[in-house]
Amino acid sequence: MQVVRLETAQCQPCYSKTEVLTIHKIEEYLTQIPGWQLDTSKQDSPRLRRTFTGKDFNHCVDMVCKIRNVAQKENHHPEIHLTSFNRLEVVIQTFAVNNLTINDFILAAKITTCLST
Ligand SMILES: C[C@H](O)[C@H](O)[C@H]1CNC2=NC(N)=NC(=O)C2=N1
Repeated sequence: MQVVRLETAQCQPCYSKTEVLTIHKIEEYLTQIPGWQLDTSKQDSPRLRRTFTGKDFNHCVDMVCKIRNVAQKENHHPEIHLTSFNRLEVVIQTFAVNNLTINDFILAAKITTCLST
C-alpha cells in the first residue's frame, strides 16, 4: 500500500465532493505530523491544531508571514490566532466540507517545515 509523504505532496483544489478522511487515515497521517493535535471539540467537525511559541511578538508575526506564503502556494488556508504576545495558534480544516481531508495534513506538514527553518 503506497504511503503518501505529506511533506512532498501538493494540495488539490477542494469542493463539496472532496474525500473526507476516515479516522483510520487521520490516525495514520497524524504520525507524520508530530506536534499537531486532533481537535474533536466541535461535533462532527474535526480539526488539526498546534500552538507555536515565538521569541516575541515580532517573531510570531514573522511566523504568520511564513505560513501565509505556504498557504498561498498550496491554495489551502489555516486559521491563525495570535493568542498572546508570543503565542501563535494554528487550526486547520477543509472549509468546503467542515471536516479533515488530506489537504489539511499536507498543509500542516509544510507549516511545520517552514517554521523549522
Ligand atoms: C479551490 C480551492 O481549493 C478553494 O478555494 C480553497 C481555498 N482554501 C481553502 N482552505 C481551507 N482550509 N479549506 C478549503 O476548503 C479551501 N478551499
